[in-house]
Amino acid sequence: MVGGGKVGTRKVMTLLECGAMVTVVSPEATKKLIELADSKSITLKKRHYQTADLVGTFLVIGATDKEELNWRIHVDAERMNKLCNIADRPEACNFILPSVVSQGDLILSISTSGKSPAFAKKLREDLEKQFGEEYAEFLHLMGAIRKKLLIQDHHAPDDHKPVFEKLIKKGLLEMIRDGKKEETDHLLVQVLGKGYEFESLTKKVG
Ligand SMILES: C[C@@]1(CC(=O)O)C2=NC(=C\c3[nH]c(c(CCC(=O)O)c3CC(=O)O)Cc3[nH]c(c(CC(=O)O)c3CCC(=O)O)/C=C3\N/C(=C\2)[C@@H](CCC(=O)O)[C@]3(C)CC(=O)O)/[C@H]1CCC(=O)O
Ligand SMILES: NC(=O)c1ccc[n+]([C@@H]2O[C@H](COP(=O)([O-])OP(=O)(O)OC[C@H]3O[C@@H](n4cnc5c(N)ncnc54)[C@H](O)[C@@H]3O)[C@@H](O)[C@H]2O)c1
Repeated sequence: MVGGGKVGTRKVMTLLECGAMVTVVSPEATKKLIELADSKSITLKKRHYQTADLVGTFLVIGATDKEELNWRIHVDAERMNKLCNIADRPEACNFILPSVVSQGDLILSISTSGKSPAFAKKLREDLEKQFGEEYAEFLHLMGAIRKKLLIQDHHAPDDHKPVFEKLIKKGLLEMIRDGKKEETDHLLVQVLGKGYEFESLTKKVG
């Protein structure tokens, strides 16, 4: 990350959420970035950018307030075959960042293809209200069922497709959302058989 201002900080937080090892090069940095450096969550080099900073990196983001410098970072990154995002110049990016909603293993990405980042943010906020915790719980359960069918019961993919469709169609998600434990177990056992109760399935994958 080149540039440790407001935008650089937001993008560093996204990188950390994705499990990246982050180095920030910037003469000035926000309080948040200094805290992250103090706790060794990132490496902070408090100096001006040099082309050699790109050596050994997988992905580069330029978010400085100097237009010429951002362009130079783009040129350097292209020359070195790096993935590169420049915050204020979509034409200098070889990828752009989406706005992301995540609820457990459910990930929804929103992009307006550069037409309106502000609207991507608004859609994220709307979708965050719509996709509550029940989606995380539901996917945890569906994953456990899938694993048990595939590994333990050696089900062929063609066989379990209608099973999953039935669970979805009969409202498993809504039952979880409404906390209807008995109805949930009844449906699971009816469609899948004994041994597929909610508690036992979710405990095993713990
Ligand atoms: C999704 C998100 C991800 C992230 O960056 O983390 C993201 N921008 C976010 C917010 C945001 N960005 C801006 C505002 C102020 C309002 C406005 O201008 O609309 C707000 C809203 C706010 O801050 O409230 C300003 C802005 N952004 C770009 C330009 C330049 C230009 O368009 O020319 C300018 C003008 C700069 C200037 O004024 O000079 C360009 C890009 N921004 C993108 C992504 C890519 C397109 C994604 C898409 O279209 O969907 C792209 C092309 C490249 C890239 O950066 O990857 C994140 C939402 C996170 C969230 O909250 O969920
Ligand atoms: N894509 C987006 O979402 C978005 C949103 C708002 C603004 N922007 C654009 O992003 C850029 C950064 O915005 P900001 O609000 O974070 O600015 P800012 O002024 O808060 O931060 C700029 C940072 O760049 C650093 N910098 C300056 N010279 C440098 C050098 N030679 N080497 C390394 N770092 C250097 C500064 O130390 C500072 O930390 C601006 O060009 C702005 O137009 C993009």
